[in-house]
Amino acid sequence: MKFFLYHVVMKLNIKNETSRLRSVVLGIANNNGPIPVPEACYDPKSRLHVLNGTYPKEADMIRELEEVAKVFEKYNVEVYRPKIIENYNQIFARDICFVIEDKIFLANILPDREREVDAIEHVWSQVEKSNRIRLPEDCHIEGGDVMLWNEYIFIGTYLGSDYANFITARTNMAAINALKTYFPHKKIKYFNLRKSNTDPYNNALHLDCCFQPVGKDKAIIHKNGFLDEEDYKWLLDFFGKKNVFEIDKQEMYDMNSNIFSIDENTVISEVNFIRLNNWLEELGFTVEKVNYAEIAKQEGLLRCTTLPLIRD
Ligand SMILES: NC(=O)NCCC[C@H](N)C(=O)O
Repeated sequence: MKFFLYHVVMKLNIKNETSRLRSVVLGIANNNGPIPVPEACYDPKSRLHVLNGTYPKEADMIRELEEVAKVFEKYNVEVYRPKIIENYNQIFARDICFVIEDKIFLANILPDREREVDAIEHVWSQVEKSNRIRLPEDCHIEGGDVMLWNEYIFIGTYLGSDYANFITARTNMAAINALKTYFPHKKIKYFNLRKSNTDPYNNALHLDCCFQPVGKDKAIIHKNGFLDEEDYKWLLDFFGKKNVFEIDKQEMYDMNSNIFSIDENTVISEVNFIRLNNWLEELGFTVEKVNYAEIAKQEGLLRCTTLPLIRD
């Protein structure tokens, strides 16, 4: 008798931010490690909370992530979690890999976060080898900077010659140029983002910290996140001013642009985003509200903690 071992192949599919979600990786806060010293923080908001003595507690962040897991369960979304690495921050699954169409890119992430990529090997190893891609080492790129919008790929970057001085600059031109070669049929539009290592009110850590499309044709935008006014104007023009919800500095800091879409009519949002949630509900969206204010202290929110693998 012969036995055949069938290798299960995962067929990835992501073309935009809002088509019905079927499969996702959700970050994990268990064994997240001790409170870092300020110098070990790699974003200014975490640093601020360390300095103020308000750094989030592991148990609170676990509870918040479980609220999101429950929403996914309600919508029958398949959820993967990273394997736990002891004393390591694995909350922000978004940045460690990203999917474009049927390909998964293993991000060349900040060295402080490198081990996070191996912790989801059980996910990316299910993808056919030819669709698993690692760009050359000099191509810095993180998933929070990559946003798909049908024929467009929007990418956040920092173009300054002082790029190397910013631990908050995570995606460079080398990566953008490399991506172009994989997707010649797509229009790649990149945005020069404002960076600060020390002031979270003036830092767009990733593109999803100052912008995100929702629904079919709407978008959330924070003007000051863009270093070049032309980029902000381009987005206003692209979505149409009446379709754009503009957020102020405090709302950007609270991470209002970092909600997450389950489909074109349903989003997961933070319970305290009153103005945004009202706007969405008035437009007819279903808003699934969760507590995420503790996670937000590390300069990431719902989009940052999720890595979509399959949408319709
Ligand atoms: N897409 C995102 O904006 N991710 C948030 C990452 C936060 C984390 N503290 C970092 O600095 O990498």
